[in-house]
Amino acid sequence: MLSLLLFSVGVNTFDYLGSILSYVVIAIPIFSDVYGDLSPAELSTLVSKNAFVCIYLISCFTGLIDLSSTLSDVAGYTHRIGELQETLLDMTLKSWGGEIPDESEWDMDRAAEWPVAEPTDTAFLLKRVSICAPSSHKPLIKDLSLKISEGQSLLITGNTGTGKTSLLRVLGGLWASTQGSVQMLTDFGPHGVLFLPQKPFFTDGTLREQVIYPLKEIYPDSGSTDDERIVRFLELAGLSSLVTRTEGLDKQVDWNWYDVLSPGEMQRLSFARLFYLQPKYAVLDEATSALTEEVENELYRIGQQLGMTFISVGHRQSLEKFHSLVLKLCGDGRWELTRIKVE
Ligand SMILES: Nc1ncnc2c1ncn2[C@@H]1O[C@H](COP(=O)(O)OP(=O)(O)OP(=O)(O)O)[C@@H](O)[C@H]1O
Repeated sequence: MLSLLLFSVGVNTFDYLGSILSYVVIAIPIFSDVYGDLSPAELSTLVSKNAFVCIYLISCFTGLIDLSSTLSDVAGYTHRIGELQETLLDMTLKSWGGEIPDESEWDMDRAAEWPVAEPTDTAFLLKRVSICAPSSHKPLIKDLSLKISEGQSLLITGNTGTGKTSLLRVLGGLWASTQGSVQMLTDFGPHGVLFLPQKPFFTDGTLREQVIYPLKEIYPDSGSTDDERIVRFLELAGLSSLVTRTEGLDKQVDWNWYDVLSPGEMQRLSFARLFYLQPKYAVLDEATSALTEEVENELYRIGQQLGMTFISVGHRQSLEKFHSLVLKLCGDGRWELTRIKVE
């Protein structure tokens, strides 16, 4: 920390006071009478040229220093991507029982058809699961057994920090449980399980690419046949104006989606994506937190009509009508599971 502070002070001092150096450098030979034979006009030209060269060098040097910080950012990102690749390879190895088959043995037809798991009416099976946050012994959930099946939507509630998001991370395989077994019996992606976080993910690119993400590779052509569906789902999510704003689905926009959309619009856009992909199970981590109760109800109602089973984290009681079970996390590992009565 101290070295970073000293480095930053050094760079800034050099940036702002560096130009004075040029005068100090030229003052030495002038006062040592090295340029005694020059007229005052020639001397001032020399001083000015020297100042120009010095300032130019300082500017180049500052550019280099600035580049070095960009370079360290790139190195950081590269390192993280490398780690992600290693983890993915590790997971693939585990799922193939320690050995990846030769490329010639890949079943490409099967890979193109999502999902690959055997159809089942259960998405998650939890047996006596206990969860702690990483590098902490504080229990978030103790001894939870649960089956999440089609048509049996689950609402997870509880105070801040009781472990609602942590449970979703365990369901998604991002975190391991400390005890018990967690089985995911269906695939990620369309027709399987889709996770919608509180802060949605957007890519650079057109409006179509935001809606069809992550299927860009499967539907690479613009102007494809499902334009009507995309526009319809954007309308249902309350985003018809966005199509006008982007001048169509395929106009390359030069903005960052996170900068131009409000948090509510981002959540609506991720619901348009959810409607388009129509997974069997939608895992929603406070995915409507920036929206009003009415809008939340409407989006859930459409999701329900599209046949989705929800696993939601939410706080509003009005959400209960879209779920069959409520799992309330009470802190210190305690929980209550109740079935919602249909009126
Ligand atoms: N990556 C992490 N490393 C260590 N501890 C974490 C990490 N993520 C969360 N925690 C801790 O785990 C506990 C549960 O966090 P979690 O995000 O699951 O709570 P939550 O119930 O979803 O809260 P909120 O309602 O605020 O979203 C918190 O005490 C949090 O500080």
